[in-house]
Amino acid sequence: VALSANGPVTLWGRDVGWGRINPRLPGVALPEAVRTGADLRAAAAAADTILLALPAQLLAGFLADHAALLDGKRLVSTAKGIDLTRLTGASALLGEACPSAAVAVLTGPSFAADIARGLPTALTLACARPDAGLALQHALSTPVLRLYRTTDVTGAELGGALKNVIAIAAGVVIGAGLGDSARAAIITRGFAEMTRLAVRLGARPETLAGLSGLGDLTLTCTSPQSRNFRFGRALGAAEDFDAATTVEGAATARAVAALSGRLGEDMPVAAMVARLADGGVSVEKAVEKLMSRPLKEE
Ligand SMILES: NC(=O)C1=CN([C@@H]2O[C@H](COP(=O)(O)OP(=O)(O)OC[C@H]3O[C@@H](n4cnc5c(N)ncnc54)[C@H](OP(=O)(O)O)[C@@H]3O)[C@@H](O)[C@H]2O)C=CC1
Ligand SMILES: O=C(CO)COP(=O)(O)O
Repeated sequence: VALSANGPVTLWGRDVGWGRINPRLPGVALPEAVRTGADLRAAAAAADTILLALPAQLLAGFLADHAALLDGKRLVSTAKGIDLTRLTGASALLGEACPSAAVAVLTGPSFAADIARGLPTALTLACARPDAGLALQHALSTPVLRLYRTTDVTGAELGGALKNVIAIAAGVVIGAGLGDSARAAIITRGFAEMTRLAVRLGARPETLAGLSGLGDLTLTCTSPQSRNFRFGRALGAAEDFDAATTVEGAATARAVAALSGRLGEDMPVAAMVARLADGGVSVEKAVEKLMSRPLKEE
């Protein structure tokens, strides 16, 4: 919807039978410039830039079926997660499946519903190739969608993935009635964890302090629009949660636990989110464990 401000857009999905208004985005009609119902092969062949809006755990499966149609294009992933099987982000999956493509990541604080309504939004466009990054920044910015550019793909995609884990923790805090002060503590210590792991994996710390890290962390930990926050809030309140809802932070917490073990990096909040999401620890026990860790310098 947003990109159609710049020209025609083809929207492909397994099911676009809903017509011009997607029930998941009520009140937003697709503009004339958005064409749906296209054949993926023909649409991909005609495009030079393709955005892939798939959850992190489903991207590899999609690429297994369709990578040949995408190679050689400018590919932009919106996924915010770490693939649990390979312990990598979307850019590595894309780079491996489509070696001739220019791979980029579009990430930052942005609920789909806000963007579709035309509300002002700022995001990070990360691409290791400066020429392709610059071209994409200009092609994908609109008067209300402002993209900042970076070559730090690792930092941008880890910021987007890891903030979902911390958002679950923030939701647990609120759901369990532990208060706003405890949430601020979880956000801050969670941000320290995010930065530590990302830098260890090659990210630049300033990327984590930008829109794709701190920016999205702030949004996701404070808004009930976030599915990760709502999932955590349900966990904290011992309420049911719709299992069909995409909650990237749950699988990513498990991936972080595996990565932190491999790297010998302490990630206490993420480790606790992984155990909470799997039902391996009660909220009371999780809080007690986090609060009783050895006292240390900030
Ligand atoms: N929603 C948001 O506000 C934002 C989401 N993101 C990130 O973008 C990614 C996608 O999120 P979102 O769109 O909300 O996720 P949803 O779960 O809402 O939608 C996922 C979409 O992927 C499609 N899909 C899954 N597997 C395949 C496949 N093999 N072939 C074709 N289509 C497939 C699904 O199709 P079907 O309906 O047919 O199952 C569905 O349309 C996530 O990583 C998320 O964190 C980033 C910023 C904002
Ligand atoms: O990434 C998002 C906002 O930037 C969307 O967050 P949720 O997946 O938690 O809804």
